[in-house]
Amino acid sequence: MEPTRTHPRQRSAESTGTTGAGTATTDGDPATSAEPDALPELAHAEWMRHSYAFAETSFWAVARQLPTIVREAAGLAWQVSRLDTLAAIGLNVVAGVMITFGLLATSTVLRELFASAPTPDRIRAAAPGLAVAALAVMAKGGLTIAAGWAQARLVPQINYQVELRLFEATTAVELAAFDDAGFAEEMDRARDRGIYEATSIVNHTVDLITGVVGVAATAAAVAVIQPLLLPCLLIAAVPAAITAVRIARREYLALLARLTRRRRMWMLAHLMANRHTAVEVRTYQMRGFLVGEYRRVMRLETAAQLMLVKSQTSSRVTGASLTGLATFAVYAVLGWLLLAGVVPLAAAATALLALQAARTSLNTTIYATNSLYEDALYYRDFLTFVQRAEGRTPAGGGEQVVGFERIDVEEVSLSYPDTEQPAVDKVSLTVRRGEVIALVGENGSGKTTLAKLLANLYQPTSGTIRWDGVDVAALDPASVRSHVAVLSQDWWKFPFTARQNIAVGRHDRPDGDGPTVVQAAEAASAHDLVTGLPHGYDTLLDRSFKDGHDLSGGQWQRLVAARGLYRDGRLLICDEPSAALDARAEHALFQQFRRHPERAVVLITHRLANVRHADRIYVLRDGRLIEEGNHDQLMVAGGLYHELFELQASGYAARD
Ligand SMILES: Nc1ncnc2c1ncn2[C@@H]1O[C@H](COP(=O)(O)OP(=O)(O)OP(=O)(O)O)[C@@H](O)[C@H]1O
Repeated sequence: MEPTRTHPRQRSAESTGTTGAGTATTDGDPATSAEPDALPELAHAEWMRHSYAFAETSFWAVARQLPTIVREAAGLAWQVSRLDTLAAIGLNVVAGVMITFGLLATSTVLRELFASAPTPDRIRAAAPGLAVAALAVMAKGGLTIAAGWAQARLVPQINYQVELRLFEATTAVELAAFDDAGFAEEMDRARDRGIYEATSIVNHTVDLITGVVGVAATAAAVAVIQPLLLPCLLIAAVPAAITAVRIARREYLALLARLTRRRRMWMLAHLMANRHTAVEVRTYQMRGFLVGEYRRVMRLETAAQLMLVKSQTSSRVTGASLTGLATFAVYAVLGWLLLAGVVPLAAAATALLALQAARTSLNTTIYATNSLYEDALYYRDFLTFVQRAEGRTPAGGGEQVVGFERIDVEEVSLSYPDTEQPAVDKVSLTVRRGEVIALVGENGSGKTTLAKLLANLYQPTSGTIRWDGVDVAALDPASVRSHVAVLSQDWWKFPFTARQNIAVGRHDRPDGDGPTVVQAAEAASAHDLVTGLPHGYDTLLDRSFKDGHDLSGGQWQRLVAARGLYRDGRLLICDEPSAALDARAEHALFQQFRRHPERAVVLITHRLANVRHADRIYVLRDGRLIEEGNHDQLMVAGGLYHELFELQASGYAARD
């Protein structure tokens, strides 16, 4: 019987829903060509690119790559645990030796049993061999279990190392890398598949070694018993092996061809059983539409699966017939050898046992070879990504920063990748300690981008930013950032407790050095709302966990403001910090952004009443600085600021 497996890629693809469409076709899946309305994003097969490459590579081309791949996998396992690697491989090799011993002992037993002596004498003569054979079977069983233990021990240790390396790299990489679509996609692939492939490559290597050792062990036993029987081993095993490869590839190609549909089903399933979509599904009464879509795709998928089952069965029939023919041929050869008196009966009987064992080992070897090649392609992608990410960690200079008197932005520009128009275009401005400055402008004018440059999250494409006269490029990036607090407009609901949500603003700050969590929450008008939660500051703010809670948009924004204030940075950048706040909370928050001798505040807001008292207001348009001055000066100037301010103020003016 050929082993049947669900390909691990199938599980991975379904669980992440990030697979691409298949261009590969298979006779097992006629429905594929009629794939309905595949969404364009699903047609992007990049995520599965190695699977298609693998499907087109011959088995022998794959086998030639094996030594290199095995070396890589062994190297990975070795780094993680030498003892477990040695045990997983070594114990399997010794188990193989036990197979040889067992077969040789069986041969002796049979020879004694088939001898022409009285039965009690024959049994007495066979007893030592019987004991050795039994011991060999026991030893092999024990060794295989111990090897399996070592192999299983390797998996979590590899996961630990590999995941840690990936996330250490992704959290340190410069922000600009995330604007590069290629980088983001590689990161998804490394996270979704690379981690899985790292353990898979090691597991399959151990399987391969086990299979090869099994084949070699049986071949060795047969060679000792009667070298002429070795060709029988080949005749019996090779047709079965070829069928195994064919079936594995057909199954695999069929799976690839169905991936678009499976991904679409996964997306629909996600929309129908998800807390975040539940409101819209109900308000728009989307149930009928979603279930209908799911039914339509599911019908095609079921039809394709039924076709696949049929084609698999016919492949199995062919395989079983070939194997039957091969077995018949082996019996014929054995019979001929027996009749010719070349091989004694005992040796022939042992050879049959050896053939059975060799077939199983050969199947293991072939499946491991198939899987290893593809594992290696994805694992190398993972390594390439991690190296690339490690190479994009901001290096900067080594000079430490203790604070600043002034920050000078000199002719600074920044262009995002693949965009012609710079988001910030030759901007010069100054921020002094103790000042409040404001960045004003219409949507897309470059305010956030300029704020990110000030926060040292992006490096300018041209121009220079100086902290007290020193180019930031010469300063230690971590040291610069330790002085900056950003209340970003793109904040994230961290699934932590209320306290942790505030304290992550500076998670490693010693007690007594800056405001406490409660003080920061009070300053951001968040204290009362937090104490009103079921567990106060220890309430988990994520509904997907037991006892978890959620907040309203404005309540979350208060918490985010508390996080920024808790950070207590010398440069406080507030990018639309009050968009979701009610009037009272907004007023209270802007009281916190008043002048303070120890810090500089950069305010970005469309509610211009909040920037009236800023020391300087910089007005941006299309990335360029077009106006500069305090409120009174800009109102007199009658430019864009004046226009925007008047427009807003008119909304509050009394109507006749
Ligand atoms: N990550 C990015 N990749 C490519 N382009 C971007 C990126 N972020 C912003 N942009 C573009 O840069 C320009 C400036 O965007 P920015 O977010 O700085 O504007 P903004 O003034 O803060 O706008 P808003 O008032 O809407 O917040 C816009 O044209 C925007 O489309």
